[in-house]
Amino acid sequence: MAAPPSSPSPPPPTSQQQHQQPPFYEVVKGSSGLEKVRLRGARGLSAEVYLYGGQVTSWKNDHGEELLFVSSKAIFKPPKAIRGGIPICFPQFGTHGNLEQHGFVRNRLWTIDDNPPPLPVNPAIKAFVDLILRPSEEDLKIWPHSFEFRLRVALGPNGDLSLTSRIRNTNTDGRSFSYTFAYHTYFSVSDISEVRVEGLETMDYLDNLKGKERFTEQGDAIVFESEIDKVYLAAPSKIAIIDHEKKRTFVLTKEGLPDAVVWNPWDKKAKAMQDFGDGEYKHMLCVEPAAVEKPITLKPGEEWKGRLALSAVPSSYCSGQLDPLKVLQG
Ligand SMILES: O=P(O)(O)OC[C@H]1O[C@@H](O)[C@H](O)[C@@H](O)[C@@H]1O
Repeated sequence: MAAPPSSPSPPPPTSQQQHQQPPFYEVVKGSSGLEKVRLRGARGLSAEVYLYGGQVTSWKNDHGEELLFVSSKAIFKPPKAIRGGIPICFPQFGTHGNLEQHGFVRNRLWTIDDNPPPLPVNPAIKAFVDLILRPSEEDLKIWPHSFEFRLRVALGPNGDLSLTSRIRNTNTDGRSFSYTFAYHTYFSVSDISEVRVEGLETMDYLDNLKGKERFTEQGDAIVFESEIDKVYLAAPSKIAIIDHEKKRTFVLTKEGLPDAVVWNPWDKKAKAMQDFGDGEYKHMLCVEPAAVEKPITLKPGEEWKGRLALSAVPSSYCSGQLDPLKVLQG
């Protein structure tokens, strides 16, 4: 009798897998068979990152609640970028240049970087993954610069999620390059009309709905009654999104990213988007730490670092008023 076919032996664990030891980190098949990395923390905390786009698509708290918005109509098929989570806009934010909207790294296939250069970390963080993207020959035709883009996504023991981008100019012909950038973060909210954003009041902004004209934000916290598409300039390093109905506050902390984009397409634009449900604008808000107004320039060999840390905390709600100072100053 023929011996049963021997099953192929599993690939040896990479240095990062050994270091982290499952179950903190695993690679699984996601939508349309695209691979994603699942980070697992204590008490059911989790996050997911697609290799396609290097895009975070899930961040769950210890009640298993999804904190990021991904459209029910999101298309998980290249070349379309995934609608939701945290797409990365590089080397161009929006239409601030000649490239396709938001640049091209959000629809490229990233790889896991098993041996990243050291990055100072909190030793309590066990669940993290490092990804890397280098331009292909085709990419170099679109944007003629050689770079290494390293992304670390980390899930902290208390459920905080952080993204650290390190971009290095690897041009060998002595040329600098400049770029704009954003972490295009889609937050899940209960109802957009119950949400306000603290930290951007009195800031100057470019209004994308008015030909990028510059205005100054007046009054109190930002609330939402219609379409918004603004680039707040030189925004503070902490911004809070307060969801009254959910009694939840997202606190964003940004480093190396001076600006912050706020976007909600509202009903008309929602209907016009193929990969976005008609009524979904009510349940999402994009607040995007970014570098838009002043492009970043790197000489060959230079590296830039841009970091976003997110936490979701219960908001205290007393007689209709939250204490914004408490939220922003922690
Ligand atoms: O549909 P896209 O390319 O993902 O962009 C969505 C939105 O992204 C926002 O960041 C821009 O400010 C908007 O102008 C844009 O419409």
